[in-house]
Amino acid sequence: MTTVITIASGKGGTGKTTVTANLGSMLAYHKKRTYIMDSDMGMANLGLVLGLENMPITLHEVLAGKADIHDAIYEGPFGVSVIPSGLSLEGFKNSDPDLLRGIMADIVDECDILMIDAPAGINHDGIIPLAIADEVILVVNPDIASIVDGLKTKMITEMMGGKIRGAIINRVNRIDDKGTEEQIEKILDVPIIGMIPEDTNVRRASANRTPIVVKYPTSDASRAFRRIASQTIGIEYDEDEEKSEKRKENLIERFAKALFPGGRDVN
Ligand SMILES: Nc1ncnc2c1ncn2[C@@H]1O[C@H](COP(=O)(O)OP(=O)(O)OP(=O)(O)O)[C@@H](O)[C@H]1O
Repeated sequence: MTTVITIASGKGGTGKTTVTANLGSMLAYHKKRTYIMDSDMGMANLGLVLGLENMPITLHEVLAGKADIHDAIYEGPFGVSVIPSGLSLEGFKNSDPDLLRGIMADIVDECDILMIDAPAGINHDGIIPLAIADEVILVVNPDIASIVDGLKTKMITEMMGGKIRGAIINRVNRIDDKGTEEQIEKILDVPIIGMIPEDTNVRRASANRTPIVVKYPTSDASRAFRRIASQTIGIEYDEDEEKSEKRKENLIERFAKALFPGGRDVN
């Protein structure tokens, strides 16, 4: 059976796309048939961070009734299936978000998890992904505006009969900051699924059009994503695998330095 998970926030820029791309990739890594969909028709970013920003058919064309959803699915990291949204304003104007539920029905039997990257805000387009999900995960930052908007998103979801699975606190200074975790848990009154640290590698990975869990698998944020992915599908987080990834990464780095002494990443 498919679980539809919407990644939502209320406030913009909290890290929904980052969470969708990385958690979705990790679920695919663990052999879950995972689809990730960008339902932000106006400010699409998921395709951008995965190097799929110029695809000929996107959710725009599908929601304009001009293409089949299967033609808008592209392969991403670890075999995750990505449904990007388009970048053009014309495409945005022609999209009908009310068609989303019907479109989901066409793909829902093909995957174990369908993860929807929701738009910020609580207007009509933003509410639909909350209403059609089996579970909503809130992404908040440790600041009051983000937490208050997360709370509003929770209330709207519940008003529509939706269920909140919990919240991810993104961009924390320290992931062992129990005080912050407890405070936010108390205000939101939902379980805290995990905390992701502020990590400059998130931006560097995006600039390379690759999720951080692929580009820098042993970075602090990647480890947090891996932990959350394991927890989402109920498997134990494998510290040994992490150590072996670190060894692999060091080896690759040493090879790269030996072969291309002057080469460097996009920063
Ligand atoms: N843990 C992190 N550490 C450092 N930078 C981060 C982290 N998480 C996200 N970012 C950066 O914050 C910015 C916003 O992230 P993202 O696009 O994922 O947010 P969003 O909620 O999807 O935004 P929008 O509401 O505009 O769709 C991006 O530049 C991203 O690289």
